[in-house]
Amino acid sequence: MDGVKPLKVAVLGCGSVGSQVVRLLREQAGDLTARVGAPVELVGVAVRRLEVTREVEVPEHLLTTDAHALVTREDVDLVVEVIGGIEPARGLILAALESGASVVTANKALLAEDGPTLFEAAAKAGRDLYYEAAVAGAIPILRPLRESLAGDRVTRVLGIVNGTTNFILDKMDTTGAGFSESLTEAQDLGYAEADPTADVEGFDAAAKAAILASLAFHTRVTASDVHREGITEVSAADVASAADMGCVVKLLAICELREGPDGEEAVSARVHPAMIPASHPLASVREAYNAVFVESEAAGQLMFYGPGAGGAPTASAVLGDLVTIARNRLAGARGAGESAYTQRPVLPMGETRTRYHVAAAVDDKAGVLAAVAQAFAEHGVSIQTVRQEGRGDDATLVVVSHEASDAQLAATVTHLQGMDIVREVTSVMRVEGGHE
Ligand SMILES: NC(=O)c1ccc[n+]([C@@H]2O[C@H](COP(=O)([O-])OP(=O)(O)OC[C@H]3O[C@@H](n4cnc5c(N)ncnc54)[C@H](O)[C@@H]3O)[C@@H](O)[C@H]2O)c1
Ligand SMILES: N[C@@H](CCO)C(=O)O
Ligand code: NA
Repeated sequence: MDGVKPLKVAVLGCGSVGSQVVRLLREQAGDLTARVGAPVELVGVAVRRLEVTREVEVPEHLLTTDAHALVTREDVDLVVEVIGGIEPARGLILAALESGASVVTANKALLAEDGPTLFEAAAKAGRDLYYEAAVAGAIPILRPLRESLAGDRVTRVLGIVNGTTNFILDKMDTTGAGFSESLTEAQDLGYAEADPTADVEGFDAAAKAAILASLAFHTRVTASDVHREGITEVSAADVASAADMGCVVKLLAICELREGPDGEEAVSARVHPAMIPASHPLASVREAYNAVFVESEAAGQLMFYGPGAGGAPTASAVLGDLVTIARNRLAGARGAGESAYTQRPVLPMGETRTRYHVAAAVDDKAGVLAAVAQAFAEHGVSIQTVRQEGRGDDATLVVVSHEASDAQLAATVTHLQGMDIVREVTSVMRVEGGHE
């Protein structure tokens, strides 16, 4: 590639992902050059501290603690942001774009909180901003939504987009263990972090849901628009109850096109545990794997599956973006920018239509079933199936509803909890991925 001007790359952050990006950039320099059509040259790596042991060897002259000076260097064409968090990542990305560099980031938290600011800055600068690694790590899902499905109409995205929680729920399902025990195992094996809040409370999945919904429905959805419930309240009884129904419990990121209260097209974006039939493709996603199930008008059902985290898998997605941007740059072109032309409203959770599975320990006597059915009817909720398990003091009624608004279903559960014949509501969970 003699005489072709090299594309100069700066990497910000040299942790789990950054160190693998640096390794791949150096080990695959020859192939990258051939694929891009110009040498891709690593010219700097911004780190917090110079004197630490790193996962990969980085030539000393490339290291700097001054990330701002690095991204605003006149010769830097591409900046990879893998520091994470809101600041200084946002300021550095904005400075990079302003000074003419294109950007690859894996930062779902920042994109979900303030994506539009970044997209507008990229558009203003006429530069690319790619972020495939931000959702489901190595799995190609954002580019398929942004490019491959750009001619179709996506109606629903159901994702298992958090590996830690999927590992925990899978353990609960296969061993019968409770949440805490399974979390400890996930921590011992290095899946869950010492502070597992972002994963188990659903913050990580909610950020990814916001990014998925924005791309799928050509609108702006931020993390604060996403209804979020984590898995800390999921009990061994819920998981057993799901198994009895031929279902498994998964933490799902759900993005749907729905009719709003005034008949307008709206978006529902939510993260919560849900029962899905064992026959659903997402049910077979085990351990810490991720998968995203997409439904669209013309293509029908698609599933994207693979490793959603880890340094090297995430770096694979970063490098894919980097090659795409480098090719664009060489061609003097820009990839597709933000597509948010629909400006659809986001439905509040109460107005979202869902289905519930409710198990309640009840008195085993005449009229109980009718009274429970009446409670559902009073809130306008139609019942799909009802069955009794056990007898006498062990009698449990298991009801699965048809779709109703989440508010109607929640009110039904509160009503049941106040009934004398209901000793205890033992399990309440939404049901997804099946047919009405
Ligand atoms: N690890 C994964 O599996 C994974 C998967 C998908 C996306 N991501 C995203 O990738 C990003 C990086 O994640 P990670 O797991 O590599 O995190 P990490 O904590 O391992 O690495 C971040 C690095 O940035 C460094 N850093 C912090 N402030 C800095 C500054 N001002 N200048 C230079 N360096 C600074 C830290 O010292 C650390 O080494 C995050 O946005 C994360 O959400 C990670
Ligand atoms: N903590 C995330 C990693 C990548 O986002 C997970 O468990 O999937
Ligand atoms: Na991805």
